[in-house]
Parts: sequence; C-alpha cells; structure tokens
Amino acid sequence: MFLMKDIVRDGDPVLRQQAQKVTFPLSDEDRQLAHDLMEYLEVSQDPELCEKYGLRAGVGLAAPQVGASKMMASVMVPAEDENEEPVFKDVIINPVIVSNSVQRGALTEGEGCLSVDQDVPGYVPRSARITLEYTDVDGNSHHIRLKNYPAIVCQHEIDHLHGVLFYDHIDKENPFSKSDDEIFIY
Ligand SMILES: CNC(=O)c1cccc(C)c1Nc1nc(N2CCN(c3ccccc3Cl)CC2)nc(N2CSC[C@H]2C(=O)NC)n1
Ligand code: NI
Repeated sequence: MFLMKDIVRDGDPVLRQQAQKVTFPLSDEDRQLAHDLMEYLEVSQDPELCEKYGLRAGVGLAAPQVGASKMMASVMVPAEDENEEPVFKDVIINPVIVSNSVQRGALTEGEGCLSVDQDVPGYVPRSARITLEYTDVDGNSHHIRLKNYPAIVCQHEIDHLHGVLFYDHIDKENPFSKSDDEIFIY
C-alpha cells in the first residue's frame, strides 16, 4: 500500500518526464501498480483510514507520482452522496484525450496535487468536457465523454503522464483571471 513517503514531490525529475506507454497483457508488476494506485485513493477517501495512515485525500493519482514513469493513473471521483456509486472510477491506461470542448472550466477553489506540498492559488483553466480513450486493466478499450469534476481530474492526471503540473496552467499575472465563457466546477 502506498503511503505519503512513497509519493514523489515536485522537484523530482520523474514528474517532468514523458511517461512510457504500457504494453498488454499487463505484467504482474503493472497489475500490482494499477491496484496500488486505486487502493491509495480508496483509503485516502475513507476519513478513518486516511487519518490512520496519515494520507492526503485525493481523487486521482498518476504512476509518475509514485516514481513509475508509465502511462497509467487511477481516478476515483465520489458521488455527492457517499451512499451512491462514484461518478467515475477506473485505472486509465495509455489514456488519450481525443477531443475537448471549446468551453473552458476550472475548479472554483483551484487545484491541489499530492506531489505539490504547498498551496498554489489560482484557476487552472481546462476543457469543460472531454472525450477520453483509454484501456483498462483487463485490456478493454473505452471511449467515453466526461464533463465537470471527472473531466478536470482526468486532465490533471493525464497532464502528469506528460510531465505537466497543474500550476503550469495558472496565469502568473492574474492567477484568478477568467474569461466570461469559462464555467466553474465543484
Ligand atoms: C488549492 N485548492 C484546493 O486544492 C481545493 C480546495 C477546496 C476544494 C477543492 C475541490 C480544491 N481542489 C482540489 N480538491 C481536491 N480534493 C478535494 C477533497 N477530496 C476529498 C477530501 C476528503 C475526503 C474525500 C475526498 Cl474525495 C480529495 C480531492 N482534489 C483536487 N485535485 C485537482 S485534480 C486532482 C485532484 C486531487 O486528487 N488532488 C490531490 N483539487
Ligand atoms: Ni497531481
């Protein structure tokens, strides 16, 4: 199980590398990695376990953040009502954003990242809606449309696979600038 000590922090070159495509069938190592990436999110989103293991809660975790430069990330966006199924939950392997909306969107409160210890205030402008293609751990291909929070999270995690961190997108001059056609999410 990953703990905070296993999370690579900003400054480590692995976070600025282009991750390697994952080959199928998955090796045992890659299957274990996929499991551990999702397990981290599950544990971190449980208040008791999160506290017990001293984790930072997250809804996404990319392989480079645990030192593995592979195109793989876990995403688990819970529903508003915790008794409901998560809005989106999967390990996205070799993900590609095949199309995105002209309309932009951003998390109203800015973004956080498990690999960035300090708060970096500002809007992170992203596509409000995306069409995502990826392969799951069983080798099944997926072609899905996402909007709002899950779309933001997937863009944040896919950025990690290309060596991009959320604050790279923040306007230095005016971190809270926004054009009128941008929507706010979450
Ligand atoms: C600087 N302001 C802020 O951080 C920020 C501030 C306020 C609100 C938001 C919404 C902010 N933004 C933000 N909040 C999150 N969490 C909210 C709490 N949540 C969570 C916490 C506890 C239990 C279960 C859960 Cl689910 C975990 C996830 N996550 C991300 N990101 C950016 S995309 C990847 C994703 C990620 O997992 N980061 C570690 N951003
Ligand atoms: Ni991150």
